[in-house]
This record gives sequence, structure tokens and C-alpha cells, in this order.
Amino acid sequence: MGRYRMEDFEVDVSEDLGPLLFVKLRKTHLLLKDAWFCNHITVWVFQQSMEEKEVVFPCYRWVQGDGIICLPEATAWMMRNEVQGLFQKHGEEELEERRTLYRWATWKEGLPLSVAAASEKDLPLDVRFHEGKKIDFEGTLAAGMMDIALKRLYTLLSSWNSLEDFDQIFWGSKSALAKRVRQSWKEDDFFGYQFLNGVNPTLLRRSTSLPTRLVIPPELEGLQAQLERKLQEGCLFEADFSLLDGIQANVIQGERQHLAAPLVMLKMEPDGKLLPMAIQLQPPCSGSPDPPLFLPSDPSLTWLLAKAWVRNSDFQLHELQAHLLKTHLVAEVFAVATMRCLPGMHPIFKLLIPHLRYTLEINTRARTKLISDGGIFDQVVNTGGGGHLDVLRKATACLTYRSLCPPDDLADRGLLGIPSALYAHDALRLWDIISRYVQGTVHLYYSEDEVVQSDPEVQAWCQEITEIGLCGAQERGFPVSFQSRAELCHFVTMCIFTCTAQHSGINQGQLDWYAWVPNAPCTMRKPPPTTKDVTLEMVMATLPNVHQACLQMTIAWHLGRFQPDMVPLGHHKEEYFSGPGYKAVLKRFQEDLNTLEREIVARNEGLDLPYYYLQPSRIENSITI
Ligand SMILES: CC/C=C\C/C=C\C/C=C\C/C=C\C/C=C\CCCCCC(=O)O
Ligand SMILES: [Fe+2]
Repeated sequence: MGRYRMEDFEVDVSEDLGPLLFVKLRKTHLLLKDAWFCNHITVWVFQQSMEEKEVVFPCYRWVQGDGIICLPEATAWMMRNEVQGLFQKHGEEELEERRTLYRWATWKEGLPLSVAAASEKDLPLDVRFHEGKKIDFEGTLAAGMMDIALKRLYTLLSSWNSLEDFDQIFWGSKSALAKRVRQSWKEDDFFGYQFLNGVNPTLLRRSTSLPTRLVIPPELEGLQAQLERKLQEGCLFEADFSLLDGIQANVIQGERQHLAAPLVMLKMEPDGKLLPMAIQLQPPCSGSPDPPLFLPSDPSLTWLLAKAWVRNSDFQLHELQAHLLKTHLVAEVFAVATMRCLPGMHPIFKLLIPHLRYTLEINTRARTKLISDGGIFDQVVNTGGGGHLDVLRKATACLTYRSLCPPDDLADRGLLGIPSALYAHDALRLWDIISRYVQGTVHLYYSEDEVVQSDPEVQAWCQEITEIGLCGAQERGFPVSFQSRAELCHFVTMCIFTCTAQHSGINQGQLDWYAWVPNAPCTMRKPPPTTKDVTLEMVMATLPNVHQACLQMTIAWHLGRFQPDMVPLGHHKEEYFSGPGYKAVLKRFQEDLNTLEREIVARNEGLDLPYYYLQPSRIENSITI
């Protein structure tokens, strides 16, 4: 039997089968690997003197071995209390089986729970990468490793002692914006811009007071006055990396790496540009002299090194907190809870499942190759060697529900209504669009709040996410039950937003902002400067070495590049729902996304730096990379 064969099978049945509730599917098992993927079964019922009727049984699962798959009819959930509880019983059996297939595991204490699987090979076939994705994933990694070998060979033959020497490895696949980063990375407005619209737009806040950790030496009273004035005008902002304080730095091949925990104060100009005013690289520590404040007026290399330290710290919080924890790991919790608590005929299962595709496998791969013992973090990142897990733990301990919902998050950070905050603008638009889609769907199945309150499955799902998967996150605002349709819609909107828009916003920028390594160094090999005497030798000795820089470029490209098999948001082919109600809601969703697409394209045409990570055609329907 050939691989990748697609076939439609038609079977005629002449006898009257009565009302159709289930179909059962079985395949004779001959060879070791002869599984088939079944999309759906459609039955056309011909009734005398009546229109032909179509009855659909969605499947979208592998049929393997000798097992029998029993598929309830697409509208079964609406009839769950009828037909002698047959659908109810089917759902219970299905969940019983799924709970043995998808089990929770504690990979590391203090992190959200994950799926129990030591490697991707342990995952059920239904959630594995399909052949094409696997070949592409593994093939591009291998090609990237070849690039590294060539780059190392090349740099062996030349010198590595000026910033321009990073050009020697800046070849191969890279984006237009990555080239722009190489041109502009030293500019202050470019540095400030990244907090609004770069790879990590999640940290910046508008200041409501001067941060207590900011110790301003008496000789800088001018700065103090300026900061206070900006604060009063409402245009003072801060990026505080205190979460990194106290984290152990990595030791790479016997060499200790170093970490900082900076605070950056920025001002917003009337034209929307965000400019750094001061950088404090470490919080004050009793018994030590106050940490210096680095300023734009410092010698240019000093100021550049201070900014490079901030960019390195941002790399850590971006990858660990914003990316891994707040998209990948929480999406995994949604995925496992969905498999364990919601039967296939449940409307919330149908709504969410296209947004959970491939997430369990990519995360399992991350746990075995990226954040594992000896993984990429240990090899080339200064939080590696265990510090990265402590960052994840600290970030988990302060993960709030509000921070996953842009209307709340952006309000809390004082970022509403800023014309140059493009991530914020597009995220809010997407939140509204997704929320309307979710509400449209939920209202088809839940006619009033009471139906939500008395749905034991959706309540168990909520509780399992908050109490089990997120390890008691009710303390941080996550719900343990839904009292109304509105609460359910808000939560499901958060799930879909996180798995689609938010991940795309956080993931794609790796390609642009991480290719020019000095803009976002993966590690720092010397301690942060404590005086303003900085030389080029110090800068070069601090930034990643050739090997570290090459690996950063390869992984950033691997993870940030356009995925060949990507499904854009709202365009999955699976049809789990049947009937005109959902079709109309989906159509509206796609139209809303198209409208936003056109708005973003038109806006970007007039911009010096386009912001396209939240352009709907670029948003993946689930976390797959
Ligand atoms: C420059 C980027 C460096 C690190 C990226 C950090 C975080 C990314 C967060 C989530 C990515 C999720 C999954 C990636 C899974 C696997 C990566 C595989 C790399 C394997 C390299 C190898 O040695 O085979
Ligand atoms: Fe990712």
C-alpha cells in the first residue's frame, strides 16, 4: 500500500437503518504500518418521496491496528439526554479511554503539568506530526547544523574582534527585517521600538511611580527631575527584568556565563517613538555600592554594552516567560485537559481541537532537545544549566489570568490608546474578532447561562485546567467554574487567542530580531559592567562566541521561519460541526479576519517598519513550532 494515498470509499446499503446515531469504523490490519487517517463518514439517506438527507460523522483520527472506532453523529451533543442516554454513555467511554492515553505528568516541580511522554514517540498517533511536518522539521534542523559547520570553518580562517565580524556569519536565509536590524540595532529609537513592537512586546509598562529599585545618585538630579516630569505627563515607561534577579548563570564548557536583571526607563515622544533614558543593570543590593545608571550620554560603547545587556535579558524573558510558558506550556495544559474532559461530540471540543494541533509534539520535543539536560539552553544560553527552569518557575508562580487576556493585560500595563503600539492595537482587534467567533458558536449550543452551569463536562474541564494543569492557578484569577455563557466565552477566547495570535506574535519575531546576534545575544560571557570604562575588547569578550552565535541563528531561523504546512487562523479544513448555524459564524469569522488583514496591510504600507506578526494570514491556527 502506497503512502500518502487518499481515497474516497463509497458503500451502498439497501436496508432501512432507522435513525442514524453512530457509525463504527474498522480496518483489517495486515502490515505493521498500515494506519489510515479518516476525515469523516457521510451518509446520504434516500427516503421515499423526500429530499435526500446528509448525516455526517466527523472523525479526523487515525484508524490503526484492529481497533474499532465508534463515531457519534455530528449533532449528537444536542441529543445527549435523549435516545436512552446512548450518546451520554458513548461520551463516558470515550473519556475513560482518553484518560489513559493522555495522562498528566510533572516534568519539573513548579511548572505547569505536561502530557506524560518521555519522547514524542510515546504520544498517541492522533497528536503526532504528520509525515510532511516531521520531515520538514528534522530536515531543516539538519540543514541548519550544516550551516553552522560551514560558518565555523569560515570564521576559523579570519578574525573575530569587532562587531562587524558578526557579518561573517550573517549569511544564509534571513528576512528583510533581519537585515534592517543589522543596520539599525545601535539606534536608541530602534532599541525602544522593540519593547512595543518587537519580538517581546509583553514586558513594557507605563510607569505609575518611579520604581523603588531605581537609585538615582545625587549628581544625576537633572535625570531625576526629567523622570518625574515625564511621569507627570504620563509618558514615562519602564521595562523591569527583576524576575532574573538571583538566577544562577550557566557554565558552558567550563566557562561561567553571566546574567543581569536590568531596569530600563523610557520616555514616549510626541511622535510615538520610545526612547531609553536610563539603564540600571542590577537591582541595588545592601552592603554593595549602588549600581551605576547608564545613560544615552555615556561613551557610545558603554551605552551600547548596557543596551546589549538589556537585549540579552529580554531574550531570556521572551523565550522562557512570554514564549515557552505563556504560549507553549499553557496551550499544552488546554490540550491535555481537553482530551481528558471533553468528549469528541462536545461543542467546546470541536471549537478548540483545531487550535491544539501539533502542540503536544512540539512541546515534547522542546522538553527533550531545548530545555532538557544538555539541550540548546544548556549549550548556548546564559540562563541554561538550571537557571532557565528557575526562571520558568518564578514566571509560573506569577502567571495571572488577566495577563493572558489582552484587554486586561494592556490596560494593566497602561498601553491602551497609544498609536505607535502596533502589537497592542492588533492584539485587541484579534481578541474582539476571536471573541465574536467564540460567542457565536457558544450561543448556538448554550441557550442560557443555566445550560453552562449544568454542563458537568465543561465545568470539569475548567477545573482541571486551573487546579490540576496550572497547579492551583485559582489564586491568580483563573476560574474553577463557569457561572455564565459570558465567563465561558471569555475563557475559550483566551484559549484560542493564546494558541493562535499570541503565539504568532511571540514566535515569528525570532526570525527578524534574533538573526543579528548583537541585537539579542543568547548569552553573555563576562559580568555586566560596573563602571563606564568599556572597551571594544570587553564588548566582544562579553557577546556570544562564534559557535554560540551560530547556534542562536540556526534555532531562531528554525523556529521563526514560515512553516510550510501552516494552517492560517480560522482556515482549518476539518468540519467537526454540522449545520448552517456554525457555518455562518465561521464565515463571519473569516470575513472579520480578512478585513483586519486589509487594514494591517494598508497601515504597514505607510510605515518605516512594518508590523506583520498579527496579520491574520500569518497567524497559525495552533502552536506547531
Ligand atoms: C534562539 C532561540 C533559542 C531558543 C529558543 C527558546 C525557546 C523557544 C520556545 C519554544 C520552542 C518550542 C519548541 C522547539 C522544539 C525543539 C527545538 C529543537 C532544537 C533541536 C536542536 C537539536 O539539537 O536537534
Ligand atoms: Fe513557538
